[in-house]
Amino acid sequence: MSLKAGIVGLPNVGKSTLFNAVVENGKAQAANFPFCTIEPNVGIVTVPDPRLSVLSGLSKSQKSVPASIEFVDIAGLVKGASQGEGLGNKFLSHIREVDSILQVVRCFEDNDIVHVNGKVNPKSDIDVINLELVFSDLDQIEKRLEKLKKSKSKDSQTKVKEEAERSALESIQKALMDGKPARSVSLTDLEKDSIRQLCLLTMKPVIYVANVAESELADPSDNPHVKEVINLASELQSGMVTVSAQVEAELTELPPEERTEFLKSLGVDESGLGNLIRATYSLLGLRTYFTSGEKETKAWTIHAGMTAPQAAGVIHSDFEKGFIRAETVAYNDFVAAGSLAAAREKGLEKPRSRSFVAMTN
Ligand SMILES: Nc1ncnc2c1ncn2[C@@H]1O[C@H](COP(=O)(O)OP(=O)(O)OP(=O)(O)O)[C@@H](O)[C@H]1O
Ligand SMILES: [Mg+2]
Repeated sequence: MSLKAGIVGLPNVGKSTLFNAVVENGKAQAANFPFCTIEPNVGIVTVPDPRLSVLSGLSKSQKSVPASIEFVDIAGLVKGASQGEGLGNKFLSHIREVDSILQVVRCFEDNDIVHVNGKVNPKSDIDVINLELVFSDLDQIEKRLEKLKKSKSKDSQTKVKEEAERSALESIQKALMDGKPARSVSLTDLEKDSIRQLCLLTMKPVIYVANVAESELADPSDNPHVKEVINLASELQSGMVTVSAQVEAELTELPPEERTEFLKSLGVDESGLGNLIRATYSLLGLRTYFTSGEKETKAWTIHAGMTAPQAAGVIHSDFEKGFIRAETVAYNDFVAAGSLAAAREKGLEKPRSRSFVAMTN
């Protein structure tokens, strides 16, 4: 189970530059011309979490395995993409396959770097992308509704499902016509289920990534373009992070001991990538369980909303079958007690807080 975050945006805004910085050993070609990327670049990214090394230390583990997500660097989209403009429909289908969208928005001014619309303008850039996603969804919905109309299912269960799908699609269609994304429509669980296989683009959660110049990293909100992105993100009920893809790319070229010095010279404490990765992780609705033992301490990515036994079921199919009892202890309780045995003695080995250590030694 590897969840995917797609890096999306206009051509030449810094998507591949960001991808290469986020993905260790990322080798996407990044260059100053539009449509540099054609085939998607894919890379696994580990999620930084200080709890992992604490648990690893307490359990004297030989190895620790962090949680991970997959990043996909996708070709640039332009106005008319849903009608085949630019690199067209094929690239919308790459977005269809991801679970969440990181929309890179150019906020840096640099006359040497081509902007496809001739001018840095976050509102217009965000509108262009969102509109293409809306058009593509409308197209899908129309085709699907047409098919449902012709359906001759007699089976009553199938009929109920088709009815739920039709009603969900009609509500979404109405919202899209008003320029609102599918995710803004409230649906019943049955309706949600019935449209899942359509993988609507505007159903996916979005984070706007404001890509700023090196000189603006210390005080990004002084940049009016960034302010605009902040306002739009809040209007669209989406997340927002600020990074400088350029700085992150430069950091990866430096030996680790020189990175802090470089960041200090720019007036910042740390790289923006940790923040970006954590924001993406929570955007995907994930949270972490740990298994910790002498052999290894491992962070597992689990969907929020699962109960402890369900999470244990993901970790070990044996749990699911009920062969082994799922012993879970809250992270803070585990650290305070110092070991699973001590936590058990204190009667703490029950899920009590929102984060758990699922122990399997
Ligand atoms: N924050 C920044 N400041 C200055 N230059 C930047 C910044 N981010 C990216 N660039 C530059 O912008 C150019 C385009 O970058 P990149 O190839 O990553 O864009 P892209 O969005 O992947 O483009 P395409 O859609 O064509 O694949 C590169 O020359 C890169 O160095
Ligand atoms: Mg690219």
